[in-house]
This record gives sequence, C-alpha cells and structure tokens, in this order.
Amino acid sequence: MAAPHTSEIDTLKKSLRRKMAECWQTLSSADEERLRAFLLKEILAQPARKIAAVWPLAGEVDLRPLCHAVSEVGRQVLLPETTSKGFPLIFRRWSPASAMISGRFGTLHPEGDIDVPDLILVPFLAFDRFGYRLGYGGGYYDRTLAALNVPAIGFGFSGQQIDSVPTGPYDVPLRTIVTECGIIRTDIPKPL
Ligand SMILES: Nc1nc2c(c(=O)[nH]1)N(C=O)[C@@H](CNc1ccc(C(=O)N[C@@H](CCC(=O)O)C(=O)O)cc1)CN2
Ligand SMILES: Nc1ncnc2c1ncn2[C@@H]1O[C@H](COP(=O)(O)OP(=O)(O)OP(=O)(O)O)[C@@H](O)[C@H]1O
Repeated sequence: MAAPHTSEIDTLKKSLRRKMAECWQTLSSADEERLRAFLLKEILAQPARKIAAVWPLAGEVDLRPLCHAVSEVGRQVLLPETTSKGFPLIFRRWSPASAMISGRFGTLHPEGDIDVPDLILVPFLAFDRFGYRLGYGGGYYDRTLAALNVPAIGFGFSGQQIDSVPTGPYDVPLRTIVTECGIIRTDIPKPL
C-alpha cells in the first residue's frame, strides 16, 4: 500500500485525537507525583540551564510542582506563549512570583522576558515506541523542535501509548518519553 498523503495523515490524526479524548484518562495523585519525580531525575541528569515546561491544560499532567522544583535548584524555567497558527512557540521566563497572562486556546503564559530553552518538555495526547507523538493539532511543537534543534523529553500517561501514531513529513520523534511507569528510550527509526 502506498504511504498516505499529508492531508490523509491530518485526517487520521484528527480522528485519533477524538478517540483519545473519548478514553479521557487521569492519573492518581501518587502516579502524577511518580511521573514528576522521573521527569525531574531526567532533567537534572542533563546539563540544560533553561528548561521549557508547560502550564497544564485540562486533563494534562500538572507540571507546576516540577516548575517549582526546577526553579529551586537554580535552573531557569521557561513556559511557552502560544503564537499564531503556523509559527513556532516562543518561550518566556517563569519564576514562582510570575503573574500568568491568558493566551490563545485557553493557554496561560508568564509575562517574563523571552528566552531560548536548551531542553524542551513536550506534552502529547498519544505516543508510540518510536517516539512519535500526537498533539493538539497546531503543529507548534514540531515547528519549535525543527527551529531550535535542542533536546526534548516527552511526558504523559502510560495509557496514552498506542501501537503507531500516524506520521507526516514534519513529525519530529522524541528520543526520551517519561510516564508514571518510568523513562522510555524510544526506538527512533534510523534514517535510510
Ligand atoms: N499545557 C500545554 N500547553 C501548551 C500546549 C500543550 O499541548 N499543552 N501546546 C501544544 O501545542 C501549545 C498550545 N497548543 C494548542 C493548540 C491547539 C489547541 C486547541 O484547543 N485547538 C482547538 C482547535 C484544534 C484544531 O485546529 O483542530 C481545539 O482543540 O478545539 C490548544 C492548544 C503550547 N502550550
Ligand atoms: N515544521 C513544519 N513546517 C510546516 N508545517 C508543519 C511543520 N510541523 C507541522 N506542520 C503542519 O502543521 C499541521 C499540524 O501538525 P500536527 O497534526 O503534527 O500537530 P501536533 O503535533 O498534533 O500539534 P502540536 O505540535 O501543537 O502539539 C500539519 O498539517 C503539519 O503538516
């Protein structure tokens, strides 16, 4: 069978987004805490000084306690500001004292200065063992990872793992994914 077209992939992704929303999941607070602990361990194992996290949207793992922990060890937390569709995200400095401003699609961002991360934490609705992910459909993280070329760590629930995420030419696979069950080193396919 021929490889599906980009527009077909967009359609496949759209229906998968709907499916993932139908089997809406949450973690127990103990599991969420476990996930944050694995994520913090993985972050601290890297030399990155400026770490881009996310402020949670409904149903996502809450990284706010992790933002505080990262800030407490003296590393700079950045949070994304959602730009117009078709553009990479921009990141702003966050500290525990930051005021949060409403942005696009119900997101919140700090009013701190714009800065460039050297490690990016990436949310998803679904992921597979190859490190491919399904997001909210803005293409924001793929554009951002392509523009910045810095290491990235995906995070989410183990129940969000599926056999295979439909992928298009712009999808950037993640080498590391953290869930409440631990740290996964993915099987990024080797280039031909
Ligand atoms: N916590 C968090 N912050 C984040 C993201 C995220 O996934 N999680 N993002 C990750 O990129 C960016 C925001 N991206 C988003 C993109 C679209 C929608 C959204 O609600 N879209 C509409 C329409 C989608 C469509 O065009 O089909 C919707 O779902 O109704 C939300 C966030 C940056 N900040
Ligand atoms: N680097 C890029 N350059 C041009 N188009 C892109 C790029 N990255 C993604 N796109 C396009 O943006 C659209 C949305 O991409 P996709 O469905 O992969 O978003 P997503 O990964 O679910 O969202 P997000 O990254 O915001 O969480 C697709 O049509 C895709 O082809």
